[in-house]
Amino acid sequence: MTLARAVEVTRRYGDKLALDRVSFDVEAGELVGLLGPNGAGKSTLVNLLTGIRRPTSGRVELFGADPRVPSARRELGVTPQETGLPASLRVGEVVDFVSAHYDNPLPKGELLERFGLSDLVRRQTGGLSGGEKRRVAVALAFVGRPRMIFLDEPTTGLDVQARRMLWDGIRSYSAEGGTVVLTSHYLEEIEALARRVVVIGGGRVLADDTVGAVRGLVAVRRVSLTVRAPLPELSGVTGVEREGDRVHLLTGDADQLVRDLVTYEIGFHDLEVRPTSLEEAFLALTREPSPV
Ligand SMILES: Nc1ncnc2c1ncn2[C@@H]1O[C@H](COP(=O)(O)OP(=O)(O)OP(=O)(O)O)[C@@H](O)[C@H]1O
Repeated sequence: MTLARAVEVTRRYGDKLALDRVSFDVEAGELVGLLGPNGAGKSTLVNLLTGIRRPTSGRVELFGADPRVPSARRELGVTPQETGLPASLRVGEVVDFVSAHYDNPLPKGELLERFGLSDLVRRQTGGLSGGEKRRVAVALAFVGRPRMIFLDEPTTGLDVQARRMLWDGIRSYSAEGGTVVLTSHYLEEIEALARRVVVIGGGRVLADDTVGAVRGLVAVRRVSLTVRAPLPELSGVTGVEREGDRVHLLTGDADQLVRDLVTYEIGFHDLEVRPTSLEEAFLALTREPSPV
């Protein structure tokens, strides 16, 4: 069953094309990661699917209805990128306030426990650290037992321990059949949580598959070598980084690249070939080939 859908959606802000004919479906029970560099269009897609903004053209649906209609959002939980909490209220009071809007909210203790917030229940939100505020803001999206949750960069600014606590909360919601769409710059986050990753770049969907398949799709290897002389043009190289004499080359065919280095009699040493991180893979997907 499809819970959220974008069909050939385009969104412009003045002259800026933020989304360019994007189609995207989310099925019930899925945990989907939207991955992309700054300005890729992730938040815009989330904002369209959650009814905060309207597409310039194309169609969006939430639970089969127009997300701009308030009743369509009744079973939705959202944590946008920026959130504000009433500074003078205690964490427990904020949870009570949000809970009062729902027929069957999660019990306060259970919610706070799930997100590792039990110790903060009596603290005023104005006195919380940035990371603690963020955890409260994310937890609030779960109060009404939504069928579906959108989390826009949920763990930005959190330390490792706080991030793991949030992941646990998201995982347990997902394990109970909840549907999650999250955007992230943290590749480990997508890999740790999501079964499916949608790579967005320049307002377009560049890949929509499992994390493993997306990595396989680009199959980028990082070939590092120490070399003093400038390198000739090498075919198949999609990215180059230099740190003094150390050069890192990104390529889809490391075997051929190494053969070429030998053929050109390049005096290199300390050769190292390793798989790329997902980040390097998606940069290779979004980047124009650059000359060596
Ligand atoms: N209200 C707006 N007015 C003008 N341009 C906007 C507006 N909102 C977004 N944009 C532009 O649209 C493009 C997509 O932005 P969006 O926030 O969707 O990207 P993102 O992938 O979420 O980025 P980030 O990871 O930095 O949050 C960017 O170029 C951005 O500057």
